[in-house]
Amino acid sequence: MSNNKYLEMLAQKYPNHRSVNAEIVNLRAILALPKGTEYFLSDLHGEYDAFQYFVRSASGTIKMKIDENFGAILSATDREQLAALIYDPINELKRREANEADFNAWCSSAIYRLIIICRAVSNKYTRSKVRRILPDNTGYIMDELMFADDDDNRQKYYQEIIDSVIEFKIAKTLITEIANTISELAVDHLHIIGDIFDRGPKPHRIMDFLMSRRSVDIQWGNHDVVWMGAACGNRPCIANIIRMNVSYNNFDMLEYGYGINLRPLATRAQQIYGDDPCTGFMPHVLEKNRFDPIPEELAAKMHKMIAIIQFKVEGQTIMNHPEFKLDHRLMLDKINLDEGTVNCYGEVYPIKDTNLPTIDPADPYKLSPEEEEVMVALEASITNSKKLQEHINFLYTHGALFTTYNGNLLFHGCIPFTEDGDFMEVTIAGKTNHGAGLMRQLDQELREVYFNPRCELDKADAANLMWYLWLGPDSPLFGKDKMTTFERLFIADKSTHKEHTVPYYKLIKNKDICIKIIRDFDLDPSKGIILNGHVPVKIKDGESPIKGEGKLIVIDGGISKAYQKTTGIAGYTFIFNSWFMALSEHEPYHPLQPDGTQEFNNPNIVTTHTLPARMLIIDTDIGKVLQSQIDDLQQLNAEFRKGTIKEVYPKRGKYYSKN
Ligand SMILES: O=P(O)(O)OC[C@H]1O[C@](O)(COP(=O)(O)O)[C@@H](O)[C@@H]1O
Ligand SMILES: [Mn+2]
Repeated sequence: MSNNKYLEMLAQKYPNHRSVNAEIVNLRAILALPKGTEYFLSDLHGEYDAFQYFVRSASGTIKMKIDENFGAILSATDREQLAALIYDPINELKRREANEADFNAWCSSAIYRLIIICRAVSNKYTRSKVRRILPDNTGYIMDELMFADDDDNRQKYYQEIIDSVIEFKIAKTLITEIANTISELAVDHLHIIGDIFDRGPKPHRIMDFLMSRRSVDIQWGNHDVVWMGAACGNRPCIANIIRMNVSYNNFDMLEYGYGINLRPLATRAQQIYGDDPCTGFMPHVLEKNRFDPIPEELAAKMHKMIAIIQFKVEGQTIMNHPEFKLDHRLMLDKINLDEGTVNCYGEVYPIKDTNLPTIDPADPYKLSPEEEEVMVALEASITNSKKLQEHINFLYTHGALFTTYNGNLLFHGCIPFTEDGDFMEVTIAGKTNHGAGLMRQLDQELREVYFNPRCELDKADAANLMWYLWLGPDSPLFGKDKMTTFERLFIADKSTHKEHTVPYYKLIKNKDICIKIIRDFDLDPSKGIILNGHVPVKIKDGESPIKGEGKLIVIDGGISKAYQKTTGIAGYTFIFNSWFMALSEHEPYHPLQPDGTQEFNNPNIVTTHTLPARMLIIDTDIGKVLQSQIDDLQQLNAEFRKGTIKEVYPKRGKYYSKN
């Protein structure tokens, strides 16, 4: 489009110099504000409750604001309780209602305190932005309370509003909504550096929450890409997500969260493995499902059935796609049932379980009719699940393989490197690439598979790319030599379970390697850093999340409960506000106890980078976009002055026509 055409279009929105000037004033005001707070989390693995707490507490930001505003006025306990109200308003309100002698008086003072915090976290934004964030019904009241001046009349007005709120019994709603708004305002932008799904019970709730936020980006993790492939109907991906979640007892999520029908799997598993205790397949987690409490013996049979299906459909894909170079992962043909052994990478081991009635030694990768029936049912359920497809669509529209944001580089796994510290040339999907080029190419291809398959029938097959990225040794999302699911299930010798990480994870200790990566993505290494997830930092073994002299930070600290024994903590979060970047180390999140008590631990916060001066919006990526909008508007004004584009004023409006 020629520049003038573009300016003519702009003139439809800003038809005269007055409207142009008004917008320039507005944009310049925004540019002068401090940059909003960015908040980074990774490896959520379905742990919705802990995630909620991390987001709501904003890595200690809320507690800091409370201390700043009430440090001299309220006791430490009162401040803790105010924090608890913001972190978990619904449960805290329940507790208060049961325990406060005068609940209305408590509400009245809680509203007052919350409004002060709400004002404190909103002062970085324009009023119009704050108004847009306020909720529909109670937003008006909040607006009045937040922006009421403190002179005598106003004070009365203020009290009047709170009294009416109590009288009309909307105090609990108002309190909940102010608390929600505080957490919305405390974090301007959320970055989720991958692995939303698998292991924990509620990834669907995390996705619903992310979809409700106004500003989010996601960097796909291996545990996301495998769901993206499953949503395309890819059999290996489907078998993997079902196996993992059956093995973690996540039946409520699968069946009621996503409406995936597990009846065929349950019925057939019972039929085939009826007398088999399937001891090697007991679910890792025995927490009760609320809606579908499947007995653990049945869950184990289902786990075994879907695991065998997985090894078969993966085997078929490996044989049909020699270009993946995954032949070494073909295991079923190495089983010797007569001898009860399996040959794994040249070594013969006893096989833990010899009851494998569906494996035909003459054609070990062929699904039995029952297995085929189960697979067909799962495919249909997954591709027709409206909720799942909505979530995956959001992963595409708000996600990417990597993101550059305000000078930093974010990706989940790794960048393939040789041992010597050179970018590794990787051939995937017929193209060879390295470093940033590889990441761009794969991102593009993942989008093609989902939005633009050559025909819908090709989609499931094209999504083999997602499956490769889930477990392939050259995948920048996986970063390990092999995924030893088969060995863990069938071989007792633990040495076969070991998955070796790629050279990247050693190399990033070196600052120059980190700088090389940052440069390859066209970022300035004197300012930007890399944020990574994926590999849990084993802090208890003395490992540090800060690599390359602060140029790279790994923020996988084990939000996933299953990994807290390995890491020794309960997760990291990272924050980038207008003054500094900081890493928070969290202790385990304690869920609400049956007696109504709940403990919130404040994280241990370490400032990793201090900015030379307060960072304003003008210094951010959005600032650059806004600045270019100002430039365009100024050009439009110049065209108005020259008369090349005619100014238009409303015929009978508040403006006088120039002529
Ligand atoms: O411990 P689980 O849940 O059985 O999963 C183990 C598998 O998960 C992986 O660690 C991948 O998951 P992460 O991306 O969370 O590391 C595989 O390497 C491994 O085979
Ligand atoms: Mn991962």
